[in-house]
Amino acid sequence: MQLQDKVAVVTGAASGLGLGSCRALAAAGARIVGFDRDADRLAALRDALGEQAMTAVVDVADEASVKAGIDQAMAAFGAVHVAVNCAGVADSAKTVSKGEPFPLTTWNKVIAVNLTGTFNIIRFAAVAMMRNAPDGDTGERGVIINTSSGAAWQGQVGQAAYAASKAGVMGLTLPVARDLAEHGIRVVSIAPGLFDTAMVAGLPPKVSQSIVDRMILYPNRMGRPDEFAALVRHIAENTYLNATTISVDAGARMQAR
Ligand SMILES: NC(=O)C1=CN([C@@H]2O[C@H](COP(=O)(O)OP(=O)(O)OC[C@H]3O[C@@H](n4cnc5c(N)ncnc54)[C@H](O)[C@@H]3O)[C@@H](O)[C@H]2O)C=CC1
Ligand SMILES: C[C@]12CCC(=O)C=C1CC[C@@H]1[C@@H]2C(=O)C[C@@]2(C)[C@H]1CC[C@]2(O)C(=O)C=O
Repeated sequence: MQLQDKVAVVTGAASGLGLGSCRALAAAGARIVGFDRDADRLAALRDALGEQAMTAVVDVADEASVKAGIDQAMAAFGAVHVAVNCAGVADSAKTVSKGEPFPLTTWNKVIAVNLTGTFNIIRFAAVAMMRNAPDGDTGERGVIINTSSGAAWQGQVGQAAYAASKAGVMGLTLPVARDLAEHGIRVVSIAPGLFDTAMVAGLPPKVSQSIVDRMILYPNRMGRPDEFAALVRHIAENTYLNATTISVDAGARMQAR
């Protein structure tokens, strides 16, 4: 899809990989609709991108909030061509800790934001995309890009909920792509390795440094949001990519424990 003047909805737009995606898609000429829970940081994004962007405070886990956000995007820009799911949380706990079972409140929150939130955006964005005229050359009406994680394959200690949510994102990619193919809508997920964002800044520096030193093949550093965003842009532009999950992780391979 040629991105010039197309409309891209990006969740988690106020920070990290979502913010990087907004910048890359805007640089390619797309109009940006940024969704996040964080109103202050959304305002900074809108100021940075100017009239090329609108933002809305949206909780991806909440059906009414997502519907209202997509309605606002349609009212402002008249269409949705690209949807990028980056909103996510990484609350962790061991399955049993100090004799107590994993708190279900934590489990439900992580699944609600990372998995149900992703599917909420997919289904409302797809309805909007179906209204687009098919591209004259390709028949394409839209593209949906989701964020899974290397944790879908190799979740770490404490990441049962996070890994399950990200495996869920990977798992829905093919059936949703099958559902939407007849409408000219592609669905691709990305499984990032360790990227330098607020989510990772929450880890003790010793832990993130040890992942970099021992488990990342080459280059021996965290990824940058612009490196994730370059892949988002490529997926949007390359009509032959569909129904798959692509890793961008510098060959990260985790040890057993
Ligand atoms: N940073 C990393 O190393 C990796 C990140 N990921 C995934 O990439 C995605 C983006 O993460 P980062 O940019 O690193 O994190 P981040 O913490 O910098 O950004 C996440 C954004 O999502 C927003 N958000 C959280 N819950 C929300 C909700 N219910 N509704 C709307 N917005 C919400 C936050 O306000 C924040 O702006 C997440 O899905 C994360 O799981 C996956 C693998 C590795
Ligand atoms: C970013 C993650 C998940 C959230 C968290 O609390 C801590 C993290 C730091 C280590 C990351 C986590 C993740 O999403 C999976 C990876 C990136 C992990 C380091 C390696 C990782 O397991 C991976 O890429 C595996 O292939």
